[in-house]
Amino acid sequence: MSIIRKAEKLSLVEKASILTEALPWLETYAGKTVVIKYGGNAMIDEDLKAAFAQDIVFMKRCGVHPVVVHGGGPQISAMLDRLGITSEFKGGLRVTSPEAMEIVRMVLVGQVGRDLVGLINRQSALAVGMSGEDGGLFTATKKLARIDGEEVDLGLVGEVSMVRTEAINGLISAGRIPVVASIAPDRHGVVHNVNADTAAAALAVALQADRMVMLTDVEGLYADWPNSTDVIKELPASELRTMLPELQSGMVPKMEACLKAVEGGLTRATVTDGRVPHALLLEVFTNAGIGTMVTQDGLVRLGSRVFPAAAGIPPEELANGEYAAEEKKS
Ligand SMILES: Nc1ncnc2c1ncn2[C@@H]1O[C@H](COP(=O)(O)OP(=O)(O)O)[C@@H](O)[C@H]1O
Ligand SMILES: CC(=O)N[C@@H](CCC(=O)OP(=O)(O)O)C(=O)O
Repeated sequence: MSIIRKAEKLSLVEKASILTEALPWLETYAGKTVVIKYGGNAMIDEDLKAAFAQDIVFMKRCGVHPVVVHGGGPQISAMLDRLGITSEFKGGLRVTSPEAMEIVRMVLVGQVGRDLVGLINRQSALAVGMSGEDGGLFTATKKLARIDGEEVDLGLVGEVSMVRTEAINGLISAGRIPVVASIAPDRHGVVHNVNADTAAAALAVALQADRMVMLTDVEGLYADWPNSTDVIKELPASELRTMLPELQSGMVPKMEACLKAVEGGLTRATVTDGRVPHALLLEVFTNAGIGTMVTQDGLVRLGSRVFPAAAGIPPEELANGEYAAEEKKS
């Protein structure tokens, strides 16, 4: 005879409540596209990467359409170092010579992208790797950085000026998981290095995705970095616009990308801690969204949910379940 002890009963209740909490989110995102930016800094160890791959397959199996855009900044830097090629960052972007561009392409497409596709396919053979060069997915135009009001030339650095969504939609229709590396040819075919946050936002807007989630190596946007680790939970677009000129290093392209995404129609874009195992599932399928959520102006957040402030529904009303009903109606 086996007996269920009190502590075990409690943990069973907890497990059941996790499942019931996930249900509305599973319903909300079924059939929707979610763009996930997986930063090179979040790819810390094999267990974390495997958990990420599991989350992506979990989402797919629940009927969500995940589209992964991956970075690989630290991996590129390591390879450039090994080859004795110097590189520096300006305004959070890598100054990219033609020589460095060859390495960027090799590492992002041939190494980081291949690893990720392999990891996902070990769980379920649904991932297909591609870059902005494949199927004409991205066209780039040269990007200049603005530093202290001055425009600075970064070499072969681009931003996405056109997206051919057919290349991705075809894969989604075929039940695949696109895994995208952020390099892109300009209209003359010259391949440019595109920051992966920038590429993810351009893709999310073009696909009219429901959400964009960025996994990185901090808990979110710190209000007073590097002096404190207080995370900004919610950031309406107008506040972010004011903050942008003050931001530093990797947060410059990341927060610019979040702003572009919500300006382009997404209701929210989130930056979250990819060092937490299964951060993606926590962010998408639980009420307790972690990290920093950038929202369109005029939206209010409740847990990881957002709703139109104009609806005038008091949050205390919403907390007792009214909001779930409202959200289903909309
Ligand atoms: N206000 C801030 N809040 C959090 N991190 C910041 C902030 N400003 C700069 N950073 C830096 O930005 C980094 C994240 O950007 P980045 O290195 O480009 O990550 P990823 O590889 O995930 O794109 C953090 O590790 C941190 O060093
Ligand atoms: C122009 C530019 O800076 N490109 C990035 C592309 C990779 C990237 O964005 O990787 P993370 O997301 O890991 O930072 C780079 O060369 O590092």
